[in-house]
Amino acid sequence: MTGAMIEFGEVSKVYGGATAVDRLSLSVPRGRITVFVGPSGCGKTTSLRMINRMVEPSSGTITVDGRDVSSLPAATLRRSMGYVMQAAGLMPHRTVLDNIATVPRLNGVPRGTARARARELLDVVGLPQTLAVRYPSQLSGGQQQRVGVARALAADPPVLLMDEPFSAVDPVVRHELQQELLRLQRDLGKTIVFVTHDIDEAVLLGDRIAVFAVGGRLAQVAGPEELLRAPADDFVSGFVGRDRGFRHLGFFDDAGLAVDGAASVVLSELATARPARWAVVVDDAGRPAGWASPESPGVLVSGGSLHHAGATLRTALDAALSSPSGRGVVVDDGGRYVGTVGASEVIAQADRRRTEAQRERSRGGATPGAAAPDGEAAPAGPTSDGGRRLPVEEG
Ligand SMILES: Nc1ncnc2c1ncn2[C@@H]1O[C@H](COP(=O)(O)OP(=O)(O)OP(=O)(O)O)[C@@H](O)[C@H]1O
Repeated sequence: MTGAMIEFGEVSKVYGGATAVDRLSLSVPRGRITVFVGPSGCGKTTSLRMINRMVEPSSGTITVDGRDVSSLPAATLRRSMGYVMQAAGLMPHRTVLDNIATVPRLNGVPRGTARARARELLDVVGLPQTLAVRYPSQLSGGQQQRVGVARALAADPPVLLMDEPFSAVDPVVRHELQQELLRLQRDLGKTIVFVTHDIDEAVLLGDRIAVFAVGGRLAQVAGPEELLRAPADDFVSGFVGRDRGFRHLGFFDDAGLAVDGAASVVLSELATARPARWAVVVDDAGRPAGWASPESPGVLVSGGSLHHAGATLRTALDAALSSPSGRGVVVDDGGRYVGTVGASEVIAQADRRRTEAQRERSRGGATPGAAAPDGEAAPAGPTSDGGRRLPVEEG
């Protein structure tokens, strides 16, 4: 079944005269990730919590799968949806396994069955079985968040509500958790509503992004590509940030980008090499190790970021701009040196792709060769609302 899973119809929430959410009308599509993003205090969490009636609306209607939530018992409704919050919210005196089994147990599932399912879920969220008997305080922040996600999945709910679930972990773990969520979404096809104040996270994860403004006003709903390309107003354009043009490059793959096969120097021969111009230094396996400069022979100069062939123009431009030679290093799937690209070629290619995309849009088609953000190749163009294509490989 397709279409909307959750519908907000003119929903408002007023706290003692102050409007937290202002006449919100919004469709949350089934089986996709919808992100609520915006600055602090603009009503994202309140809107999320009204879906499972942790907060009651002051006016308006919310339906889930066609049913008005106000007609359902709040406790039943809450158990029928997964909920993940910032600090994982695990029960400290229960083991990991018992935390994960909580909702199935409340739903009357026998302990043995609930625990067996909990063990399976450890695998689903990428945690080793050895953690099953630990208590939450014996886990890292990232592990706790994974347990939180496993717990939310335990009753196999069609809807997952996630309130800033990854904001308390460091950037590396956060990146891992984000990629895991995209993988889970591909495998399980849940309807996910995800709250964040981080526009980069919203663009990475969201098929649809709802931007909230101060006063609980919905400023724009769009796919990530459209949001970066065409913010609806000054508030949205300020919120998505100054470098949105650069980030928008993350929606074009590198098809057609000119890569030259500039000469390379083998690391073991660097000491005696006398390159006439900047040359990429490669190790015995053909992987880039840095650069050799004509001005300082024998010295290995550290390189910039690498561009993986097939990734987006954003990573190609970053590779060129971060390189000491001004040329970005391109590598294949195995990390082996392929060639180099210059910033001006990337920009020229971006211009061509943008023009093509504009032409397609004016014909009512999809963006040709569009890519998922941040280096993930995409099998197809975006949906008509600019929604994210499902990545086929993780960046
Ligand atoms: N229980 C409450 N009583 C009174 N006011 C509340 C209550 N809960 C939220 N608010 C107010 O409603 C507004 C929206 O809050 P909400 O938590 O939904 O915002 P948010 O966008 O999720 O913010 P943050 O990103 O900081 O979590 C804020 O001004 C907040 O102070």
